[in-house]
Amino acid sequence: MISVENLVFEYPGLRALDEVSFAIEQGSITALVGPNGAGKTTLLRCMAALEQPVSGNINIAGIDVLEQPRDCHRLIGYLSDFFGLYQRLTVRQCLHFVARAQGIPEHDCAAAIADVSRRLQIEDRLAMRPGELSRGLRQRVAIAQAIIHKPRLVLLDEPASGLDPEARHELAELFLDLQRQGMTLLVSSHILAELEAYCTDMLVLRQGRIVEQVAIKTSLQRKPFKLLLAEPVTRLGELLQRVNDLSVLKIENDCSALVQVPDNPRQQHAILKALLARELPVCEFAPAASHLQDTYLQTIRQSS
Ligand SMILES: Nc1ncnc2c1ncn2[C@@H]1O[C@H](COP(=O)(O)OP(=O)(O)OP(=O)(O)O)[C@@H](O)[C@H]1O
Repeated sequence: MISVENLVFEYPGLRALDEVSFAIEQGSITALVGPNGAGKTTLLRCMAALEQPVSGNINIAGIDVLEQPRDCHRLIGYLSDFFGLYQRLTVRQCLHFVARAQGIPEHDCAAAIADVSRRLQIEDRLAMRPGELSRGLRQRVAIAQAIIHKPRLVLLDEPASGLDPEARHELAELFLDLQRQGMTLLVSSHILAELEAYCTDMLVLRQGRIVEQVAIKTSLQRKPFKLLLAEPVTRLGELLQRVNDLSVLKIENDCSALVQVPDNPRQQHAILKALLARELPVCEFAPAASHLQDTYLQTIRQSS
């Protein structure tokens, strides 16, 4: 659905994106991660047709972003890291303004505002001004502005920064809801543990280059589990491959492996029984704390 090819972007004296290429599937939620200054914001701004790259191609659902930036704005919802809201307008007026700017006809605006404010749970705040809202609620209004025109692709730059744990959890639920409605999301963030709750893929950017693109969840019905043994077992990988419903993501050493199991307690119990029946000295079999964080740190270390 989205392809970026050989994208090069330069600030005066600095190449911020260097031959960046990747593809994103429709309906996925991709985490865009990388150290400070890696080029995440620059990449999102190029994809939102807000910056003009030196060279390269960006294609979103058949639209060439660099050739047809206006057409692409209709396809995209963009939340910038420093989202701005008009302080003098009420929330309803902010949403109305953006709806009209996105080409929603006047007679459809009220329904679009009602729909998006219900989804973002800000119906009771429509008469308030942004300055009267908490940071979490302002964030919701900004996201409502980004998706009011039902874009195919939503680009979010650090959407969870400054939110408390409960608001971040609600944000994760919202992203899954948007995905269920058919939207594709690209989310930049430093909060890896939370990205794991909803991301299907991860794109790692470092010094303006893509250093890794990995599938985090091949299926929402499967979960990464950590298996730890009390003693080393030779040919652990071979043994695990024979266990029904279990797939091996990574053998870390003779005592430990990262596996994938169905997201269903009964099936997980059956797998544990099967492991014990094979006399494996299991001392831990539990959801992996942060598969995404491990993968990210490994990638960044390997690429430095
Ligand atoms: N307006 C600008 N003028 C010059 N250089 C810039 C400008 N904006 C960003 N840069 C530089 O481009 C590089 C990429 O910046 P960018 O903001 O895209 O990174 P980032 O991955 O989003 O960083 P962070 O995680 O800190 O938000 C950095 O070296 C940054 O200093």
